[in-house]
Amino acid sequence: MAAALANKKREKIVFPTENDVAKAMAKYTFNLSKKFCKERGYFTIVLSGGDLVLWLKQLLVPEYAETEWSKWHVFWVDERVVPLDDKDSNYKQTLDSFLSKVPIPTSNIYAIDQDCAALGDAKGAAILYEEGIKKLVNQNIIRTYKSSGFPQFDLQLLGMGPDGHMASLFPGHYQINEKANLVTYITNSPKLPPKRITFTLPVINCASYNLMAVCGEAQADAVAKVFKDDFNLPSARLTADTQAIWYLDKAAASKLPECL
Ligand SMILES: O=C(O)[C@H](O)[C@@H](O)[C@H](O)[C@H](O)COP(=O)(O)O
Repeated sequence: MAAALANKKREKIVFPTENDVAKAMAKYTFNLSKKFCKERGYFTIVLSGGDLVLWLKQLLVPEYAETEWSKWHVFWVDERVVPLDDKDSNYKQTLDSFLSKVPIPTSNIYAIDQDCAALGDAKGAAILYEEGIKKLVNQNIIRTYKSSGFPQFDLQLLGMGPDGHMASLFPGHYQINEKANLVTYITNSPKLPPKRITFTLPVINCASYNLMAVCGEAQADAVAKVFKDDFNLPSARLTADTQAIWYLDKAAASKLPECL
Protein backbone atom coordinates (compact mmCIF):
# COMPACT_ATOMS: atom_id res chain seq x y z
CA MET A 1 0.00 0.00 0.00
CA ALA A 2 2.82 2.39 0.88
CA ALA A 3 4.16 2.17 -2.69
CA ALA A 4 0.75 2.95 -4.17
CA LEU A 5 0.38 5.96 -1.91
CA ALA A 6 3.88 7.20 -2.65
CA ASN A 7 3.07 7.18 -6.37
CA LYS A 8 0.25 9.64 -5.83
CA LYS A 9 1.59 13.17 -6.00
CA ARG A 10 1.34 15.28 -2.86
CA GLU A 11 1.63 18.98 -3.71
CA LYS A 12 2.37 21.85 -1.36
CA ILE A 13 2.55 25.62 -1.23
CA VAL A 14 4.17 27.49 1.65
CA PHE A 15 2.69 30.90 2.52
CA PRO A 16 4.27 33.55 4.75
CA THR A 17 1.49 33.67 7.36
CA GLU A 18 -1.64 31.89 8.62
CA ASN A 19 -3.73 34.72 7.21
CA ASP A 20 -2.25 34.09 3.76
CA VAL A 21 -3.14 30.39 4.08
CA ALA A 22 -6.71 31.30 4.99
CA LYS A 23 -7.01 33.70 2.06
CA ALA A 24 -5.58 31.19 -0.41
CA MET A 25 -7.89 28.49 0.91
CA ALA A 26 -10.88 30.79 0.30
CA LYS A 27 -9.72 31.49 -3.25
CA TYR A 28 -9.24 27.78 -3.99
CA THR A 29 -12.72 27.06 -2.61
CA PHE A 30 -14.33 29.88 -4.59
CA ASN A 31 -12.74 28.71 -7.86
CA LEU A 32 -13.86 25.12 -7.35
CA SER A 33 -17.34 26.24 -6.34
CA LYS A 34 -17.56 28.16 -9.64
CA LYS A 35 -16.32 25.15 -11.63
CA PHE A 36 -18.64 22.56 -10.07
CA CYS A 37 -21.72 24.82 -9.92
CA LYS A 38 -21.27 25.46 -13.65
CA GLU A 39 -20.62 21.81 -14.54
CA ARG A 40 -23.17 20.10 -12.29
CA GLY A 41 -25.36 22.69 -10.64
CA TYR A 42 -24.12 21.51 -7.22
CA PHE A 43 -21.01 21.97 -5.11
CA THR A 44 -20.40 19.28 -2.50
CA ILE A 45 -17.97 20.57 0.09
CA VAL A 46 -16.71 18.76 3.16
CA LEU A 47 -15.41 20.68 6.17
CA SER A 48 -13.44 19.73 9.24
CA GLY A 49 -13.16 21.35 12.65
CA GLY A 50 -10.24 23.10 14.32
CA ASP A 51 -8.76 26.34 13.05
CA LEU A 52 -10.36 25.88 9.66
CA VAL A 53 -13.66 27.04 11.11
CA LEU A 54 -12.21 30.54 11.53
CA TRP A 55 -10.37 30.58 8.22
CA LEU A 56 -13.65 30.04 6.34
CA LYS A 57 -14.55 33.65 7.17
CA GLN A 58 -12.26 34.68 4.33
CA LEU A 59 -15.04 33.51 2.00
CA LEU A 60 -17.24 36.34 3.25
CA VAL A 61 -15.22 39.09 1.54
CA PRO A 62 -16.82 41.10 -1.34
CA GLU A 63 -14.47 39.45 -3.88
CA TYR A 64 -16.48 36.23 -3.49
CA ALA A 65 -19.94 37.81 -3.52
CA GLU A 66 -20.83 35.86 -6.67
CA THR A 67 -20.53 32.51 -4.90
CA GLU A 68 -23.59 30.43 -5.74
CA TRP A 69 -24.37 29.55 -2.14
CA SER A 70 -27.75 28.03 -2.99
CA LYS A 71 -25.93 25.24 -4.87
CA TRP A 72 -23.68 24.32 -1.96
CA HIS A 73 -24.12 21.05 -0.05
CA VAL A 74 -22.08 21.06 3.16
CA PHE A 75 -20.80 17.99 5.03
CA TRP A 76 -18.30 17.31 7.81
CA VAL A 77 -15.36 14.96 7.39
CA ASP A 78 -15.57 14.42 11.13
CA GLU A 79 -17.80 15.58 13.93
CA ARG A 80 -17.68 15.51 17.68
CA VAL A 81 -20.68 13.60 19.07
CA VAL A 82 -21.95 16.30 21.41
CA PRO A 83 -25.27 18.18 21.36
CA LEU A 84 -25.55 20.38 18.27
CA ASP A 85 -25.61 23.50 20.44
CA ASP A 86 -22.50 22.48 22.41
CA LYS A 87 -19.48 24.77 22.01
CA ASP A 88 -17.41 21.74 20.89
CA SER A 89 -19.72 20.86 17.99
CA ASN A 90 -18.01 21.48 14.64
CA TYR A 91 -21.48 22.17 13.24
CA LYS A 92 -22.21 24.85 15.85
CA GLN A 93 -18.79 26.47 15.54
CA THR A 94 -19.07 26.62 11.75
CA LEU A 95 -22.66 27.82 11.89
CA ASP A 96 -21.74 30.66 14.24
CA SER A 97 -18.65 31.81 12.39
CA PHE A 98 -19.56 31.23 8.75
CA LEU A 99 -22.64 29.26 7.72
CA SER A 100 -25.14 31.60 9.39
CA LYS A 101 -23.68 34.47 7.33
CA VAL A 102 -24.26 32.96 3.87
CA PRO A 103 -27.51 31.95 2.15
CA ILE A 104 -26.93 28.19 1.95
CA PRO A 105 -30.34 26.48 2.30
CA THR A 106 -30.56 24.90 5.77
CA SER A 107 -31.60 21.62 4.14
CA ASN A 108 -28.24 21.51 2.33
CA ILE A 109 -26.25 21.59 5.57
CA TYR A 110 -25.76 18.04 6.77
CA ALA A 111 -25.14 17.99 10.52
CA ILE A 112 -25.07 14.68 12.40
CA ASP A 113 -28.37 13.31 13.72
CA GLN A 114 -29.64 15.58 16.47
CA ASP A 115 -30.85 12.79 18.79
CA CYS A 116 -27.64 10.75 18.53
CA ALA A 117 -25.71 13.94 19.16
CA ALA A 118 -27.77 14.71 22.27
CA LEU A 119 -27.43 11.13 23.58
CA GLY A 120 -23.70 10.84 22.78
CA ASP A 121 -24.46 7.85 20.53
CA ALA A 122 -21.41 7.80 18.27
CA LYS A 123 -22.24 4.48 16.58
CA GLY A 124 -25.79 5.58 15.77
CA ALA A 125 -24.54 8.94 14.48
CA ALA A 126 -22.08 7.20 12.14
CA ILE A 127 -24.72 4.80 10.81
CA LEU A 128 -27.20 7.61 10.13
CA TYR A 129 -24.60 9.89 8.53
CA GLU A 130 -23.62 7.08 6.17
CA GLU A 131 -27.28 6.45 5.30
CA GLY A 132 -27.77 10.13 4.57
CA ILE A 133 -24.80 10.16 2.22
CA LYS A 134 -26.04 7.09 0.37
CA LYS A 135 -29.41 8.80 -0.18
CA LEU A 136 -27.69 11.84 -1.68
CA VAL A 137 -25.64 9.55 -3.93
CA ASN A 138 -28.91 8.01 -5.15
CA GLN A 139 -30.26 11.49 -5.84
CA ASN A 140 -27.09 12.30 -7.83
CA ILE A 141 -26.29 15.22 -5.56
CA ILE A 142 -23.08 13.46 -4.54
CA ARG A 143 -21.18 11.86 -7.40
CA THR A 144 -19.64 8.39 -7.18
CA TYR A 145 -15.98 7.55 -7.65
CA LYS A 146 -15.51 5.64 -10.90
CA SER A 147 -17.29 2.29 -10.58
CA SER A 148 -16.61 1.80 -6.85
CA GLY A 149 -19.94 3.19 -5.69
CA PHE A 150 -18.02 5.26 -3.13
CA PRO A 151 -19.15 8.87 -2.79
CA GLN A 152 -16.95 11.43 -4.49
CA PHE A 153 -17.09 14.88 -2.95
CA ASP A 154 -16.00 17.89 -4.99
CA LEU A 155 -13.77 19.44 -2.31
CA GLN A 156 -12.70 18.59 1.20
CA LEU A 157 -10.99 21.11 3.47
CA LEU A 158 -8.90 19.29 6.03
CA GLY A 159 -6.63 20.04 8.96
CA MET A 160 -3.93 18.01 10.70
CA GLY A 161 -3.15 17.68 14.40
CA PRO A 162 0.40 17.65 15.84
CA ASP A 163 0.21 13.82 16.04
CA GLY A 164 -0.51 13.63 12.30
CA HIS A 165 -4.22 12.82 12.58
CA MET A 166 -6.67 14.02 9.96
CA ALA A 167 -10.44 13.94 10.29
CA SER A 168 -10.85 11.67 13.35
CA LEU A 169 -8.38 9.10 12.05
CA PHE A 170 -5.67 8.95 14.71
CA PRO A 171 -2.29 7.20 14.59
CA GLY A 172 -2.41 3.76 16.22
CA HIS A 173 -6.23 3.59 16.19
CA TYR A 174 -7.95 0.97 14.04
CA GLN A 175 -10.35 3.35 12.29
CA ILE A 176 -7.63 4.27 9.77
CA ASN A 177 -7.86 0.72 8.38
CA GLU A 178 -11.64 0.72 7.85
CA LYS A 179 -12.29 -0.06 4.19
CA ALA A 180 -15.94 -1.08 3.88
CA ASN A 181 -17.90 1.61 5.69
CA LEU A 182 -18.16 5.20 4.53
CA VAL A 183 -18.39 6.57 8.05
CA THR A 184 -17.02 5.12 11.27
CA TYR A 185 -16.76 6.24 14.89
CA ILE A 186 -14.37 6.47 17.81
CA THR A 187 -15.23 6.71 21.49
CA ASN A 188 -11.71 7.22 22.89
CA SER A 189 -10.31 9.96 20.69
CA PRO A 190 -6.94 11.25 21.94
CA LYS A 191 -8.13 14.74 20.96
CA LEU A 192 -11.11 15.72 23.09
CA PRO A 193 -14.04 15.37 23.03
CA PRO A 194 -13.64 11.56 22.94
CA LYS A 195 -16.71 10.57 20.92
CA ARG A 196 -16.57 11.36 17.23
CA ILE A 197 -17.66 10.14 13.84
CA THR A 198 -15.38 10.31 10.84
CA PHE A 199 -15.26 9.59 7.14
CA THR A 200 -13.08 6.58 6.42
CA LEU A 201 -9.86 6.84 4.42
CA PRO A 202 -11.32 5.46 1.15
CA VAL A 203 -14.04 8.12 1.20
CA ILE A 204 -11.57 10.87 2.04
CA ASN A 205 -9.25 9.83 -0.78
CA CYS A 206 -12.03 9.53 -3.38
CA ALA A 207 -12.65 13.28 -3.27
CA SER A 208 -11.82 15.19 -6.42
CA TYR A 209 -9.87 17.86 -4.52
CA ASN A 210 -8.38 17.62 -1.04
CA LEU A 211 -6.91 20.75 0.47
CA MET A 212 -5.00 20.21 3.72
CA ALA A 213 -4.35 23.52 5.47
CA VAL A 214 -1.84 23.45 8.32
CA CYS A 215 -0.45 26.38 10.31
CA GLY A 216 1.78 26.71 13.36
CA GLU A 217 5.00 25.35 14.76
CA ALA A 218 3.24 22.62 16.76
CA GLN A 219 2.56 20.78 13.50
CA ALA A 220 6.06 21.21 12.01
CA ASP A 221 7.41 17.79 13.05
CA ALA A 222 4.34 16.01 11.69
CA VAL A 223 4.54 17.97 8.43
CA ALA A 224 8.19 16.91 8.01
CA LYS A 225 7.23 13.25 8.63
CA VAL A 226 4.38 13.41 6.12
CA PHE A 227 6.69 14.74 3.41
CA LYS A 228 9.10 11.90 4.22
CA ASP A 229 6.20 9.51 3.53
CA ASP A 230 5.85 8.25 7.10
CA PHE A 231 2.58 6.41 6.57
CA ASN A 232 2.15 5.80 10.31
CA LEU A 233 0.67 9.28 10.25
CA PRO A 234 -2.87 9.14 8.87
CA SER A 235 -2.33 12.49 7.13
CA ALA A 236 0.51 11.01 5.09
CA ARG A 237 -2.07 8.74 3.48
CA LEU A 238 -4.06 11.62 2.05
CA THR A 239 -4.50 11.47 -1.73
CA ALA A 240 -7.29 12.66 -4.03
CA ASP A 241 -8.72 11.82 -7.42
CA THR A 242 -7.56 15.08 -9.04
CA GLN A 243 -5.45 17.05 -6.57
CA ALA A 244 -4.23 16.65 -2.99
CA ILE A 245 -2.58 19.89 -2.01
CA TRP A 246 -1.09 21.11 1.27
CA TYR A 247 -1.21 24.79 2.18
CA LEU A 248 1.31 25.49 4.92
CA ASP A 249 2.40 28.60 6.71
CA LYS A 250 6.13 29.15 7.29
CA ALA A 251 5.98 27.84 10.85
CA ALA A 252 4.33 24.57 9.86
CA ALA A 253 6.83 24.12 7.01
CA SER A 254 9.85 25.05 9.14
CA LYS A 255 11.14 21.47 9.55
CA LEU A 256 10.94 20.52 5.88
CA PRO A 257 14.49 19.95 4.59
CA GLU A 258 14.24 22.83 2.09
CA CYS A 259 13.20 25.27 4.84
CA LEU A 260 15.89 24.38 7.43
O1 LIG B 1 -12.96 18.03 14.71
C1 LIG B 1 -11.75 18.06 14.73
O2 LIG B 1 -11.11 18.03 15.78
C2 LIG B 1 -11.06 18.20 13.44
O3 LIG B 1 -11.76 17.91 12.33
C3 LIG B 1 -9.62 17.72 13.43
O4 LIG B 1 -9.36 16.62 12.64
C4 LIG B 1 -8.82 18.93 13.00
O5 LIG B 1 -8.99 19.17 11.63
C5 LIG B 1 -7.35 18.78 13.31
O6 LIG B 1 -7.18 18.37 14.63
C6 LIG B 1 -6.59 20.08 13.13
O7 LIG B 1 -7.05 20.99 14.05
P1 LIG B 1 -6.42 22.44 14.15
O8 LIG B 1 -6.70 23.12 12.84
O9 LIG B 1 -7.14 23.10 15.28
O10 LIG B 1 -4.96 22.28 14.38
